[in-house]
Amino acid sequence: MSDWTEKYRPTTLSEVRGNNKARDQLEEWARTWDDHRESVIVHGSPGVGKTSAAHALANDLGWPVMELNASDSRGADVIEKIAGEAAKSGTLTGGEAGRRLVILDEADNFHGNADYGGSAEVTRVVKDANQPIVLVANEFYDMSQSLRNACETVEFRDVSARSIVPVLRDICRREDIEFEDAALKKIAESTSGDLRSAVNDLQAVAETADRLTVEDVVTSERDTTEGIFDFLDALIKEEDAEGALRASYDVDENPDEMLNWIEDNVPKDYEGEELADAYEFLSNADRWLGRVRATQDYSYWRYATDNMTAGVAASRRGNKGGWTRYGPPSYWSKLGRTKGTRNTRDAIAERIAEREGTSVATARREILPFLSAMTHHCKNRELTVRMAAVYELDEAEVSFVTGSGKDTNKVQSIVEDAEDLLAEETVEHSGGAFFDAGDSSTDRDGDGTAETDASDDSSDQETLAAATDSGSDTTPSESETAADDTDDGQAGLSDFM
Ligand SMILES: Nc1ncnc2c1ncn2[C@@H]1O[C@H](COP(=O)(O)OP(=O)(O)OP(=O)(O)O)[C@@H](O)[C@H]1O
Repeated sequence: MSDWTEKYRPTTLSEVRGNNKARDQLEEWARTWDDHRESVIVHGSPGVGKTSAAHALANDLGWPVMELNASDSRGADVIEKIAGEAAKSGTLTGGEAGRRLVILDEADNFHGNADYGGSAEVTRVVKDANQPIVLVANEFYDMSQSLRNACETVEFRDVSARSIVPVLRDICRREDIEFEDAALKKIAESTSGDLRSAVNDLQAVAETADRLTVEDVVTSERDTTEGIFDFLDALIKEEDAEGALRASYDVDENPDEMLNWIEDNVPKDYEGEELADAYEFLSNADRWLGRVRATQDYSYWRYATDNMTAGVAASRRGNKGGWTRYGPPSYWSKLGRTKGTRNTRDAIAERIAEREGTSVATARREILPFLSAMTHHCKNRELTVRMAAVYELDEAEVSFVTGSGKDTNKVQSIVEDAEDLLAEETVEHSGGAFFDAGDSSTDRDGDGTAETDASDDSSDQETLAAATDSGSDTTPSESETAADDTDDGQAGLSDFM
């Protein structure tokens, strides 16, 4: 089954939903480009249609597209070539001939790529461009001020549930899927303005049901407790440090999950320095959680909780009013944040698919989220090492799956151990797939290696199914209750390996 977000990507601007004003502004910018010759920054949250709009625009105007992104190693000279070239071929003197649309994705990320010679270089190229350039970004303020000043700006807002529902309905009709309107509404409301997630969720639910009902959607949702939303309101908007800590006592989530919720939702209301401060506390909390995992000393949980509640509340500046659409930390928002990470995700999915003998789509939609939950923040080191070995993941990829920083010692040492493991060929002998049956055991003696036994290749498919099935009810919130965090992690593992 193909990826619906690709299959139903808008091909013309009129199909870009929920951001009419931004869409019209973008079109106007393009049609008048000869008069102003400015580049445009299109910014907004992931999955709201920025990149699609740029492509649809080019399609409507019949302009060929040249697309580059910040993780591209080709560098600024490539943009220069494309955008500068036309001057020589006569475009400067007028005429539409040779006109193309340059799309620079992840424009808020160029400073991280030395190949582009830093953002000053990008700004220079953008200013002198002889072709229209669309810079796509999630974080407007992550771009340098000179770059921002040099461009026009178009803001894409989160897509309202009201605009998401018709998109989902249209897909259902074209896929010949029966549905309850309420089910579509439920999906639309739970994806917090992100249309890509909504389409992904729709496809995920549609694969398990013939007729989409509200119940299908509800049961497929991760068990989100109502309480967490009240807590987020209290933490982010209402309570002082002490009140926020007290409010957390009513939340039925373990600290790891709670941290994810807070991390994903705080940026919806905090900005600038208060956000930076809040992140500082969250990263302290993360360190304490790491210490709990390393030492099994649960008394450290208190410090983690203090940081993520009292610390975050104390970082707040001024009053926060209004209503905010808080959402669960979904796999998809974690795994598909930018095009760069999507490419990483797909590269990993391909290797998993090859190893496990499944389709890439299954690997991406089912296995990868499962692995991600099981190895979140490298919480089970042995499993993470083994996964890195079997799929030959590099630092960036381990970081992607686990959510731990790529430059951390933790991730680097995991990749090193994985390489050692591969060198010993223990993994090769295990039959090649990660989801082997048999009595492989994980490392319990703490020497960093996972001892695996050879097992029967022919069982791969079966155990994979079993593993992914179990995966759906092994969300961190269910399997990691306070008392059995590590034990459960270890015992649960051997069930899957
Ligand atoms: N406004 C929209 N109208 C119709 N479909 C949309 C819209 N926004 C997103 N989609 C769907 O989501 C997919 C992803 O959208 P797109 O890549 O354009 O988002 P984006 O805002 O550029 O996100 P990112 O910044 O993560 O790249 C599209 O292929 C399409 O299926």
